[in-house]
Amino acid sequence: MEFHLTKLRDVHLIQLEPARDDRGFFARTFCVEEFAAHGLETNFPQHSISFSARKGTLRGMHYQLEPHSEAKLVRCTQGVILDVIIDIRPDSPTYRCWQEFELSSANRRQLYIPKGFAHGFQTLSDDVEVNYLISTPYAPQLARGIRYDDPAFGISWPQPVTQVSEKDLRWPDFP
Ligand SMILES: Cc1cn([C@H]2C[C@H](O)[C@@H](COP(=O)(O)OP(=O)(O)O[C@H]3O[C@@H](C)C(=O)[C@@H](O)[C@H]3O)O2)c(=O)[nH]c1=O
Repeated sequence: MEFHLTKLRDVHLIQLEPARDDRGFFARTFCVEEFAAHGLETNFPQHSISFSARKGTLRGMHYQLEPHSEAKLVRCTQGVILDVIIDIRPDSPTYRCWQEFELSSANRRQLYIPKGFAHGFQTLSDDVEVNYLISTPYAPQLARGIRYDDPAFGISWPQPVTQVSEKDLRWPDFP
């Protein structure tokens, strides 16, 4: 795997390194040794998947409070998404900054999101599957969110929003 730093501190965009042959290829998507060598989380007790039927679907921007904050490794295995993360670590030099990444089944990029980020995405195609490795068990009582259109951040989503959960419409303005 190739690990690329991003403009947000501690975030890595991970490119697969396929070993190709006549059949196709084989590639690692996660490796304890490689992740540890880059100082990344290696314990992911929860693996999850979401499926979104319609282009324009918006999920996010989600995070969990301590002691349940989560590191996530995100990969789009069907379709295309615009993935967006916001650094909400008050002591970070990139606090309140956000960045977007196109993840798709075609580019097979993975995004490593450390603890202390809000995460969301919009689907850019129909029938989208997103896979997660997550470092911390789900704790709904500690789940929080930032509204996708919170004026504090001004994220420009590329598509009209076709689907969004009631929960995600109700997140309060970020302080
Ligand atoms: C996130 C999550 C949800 N659920 C349940 C709660 C609810 O009944 C149903 C759907 O949950 P949500 O509406 O929160 O699903 P969704 O909006 O897809 O939530 C996801 O959004 C993206 C952006 C992330 O970063 C993920 O970590 C996760 O928060 O699944 C779990 O059982 N475990 C989980 O880890």
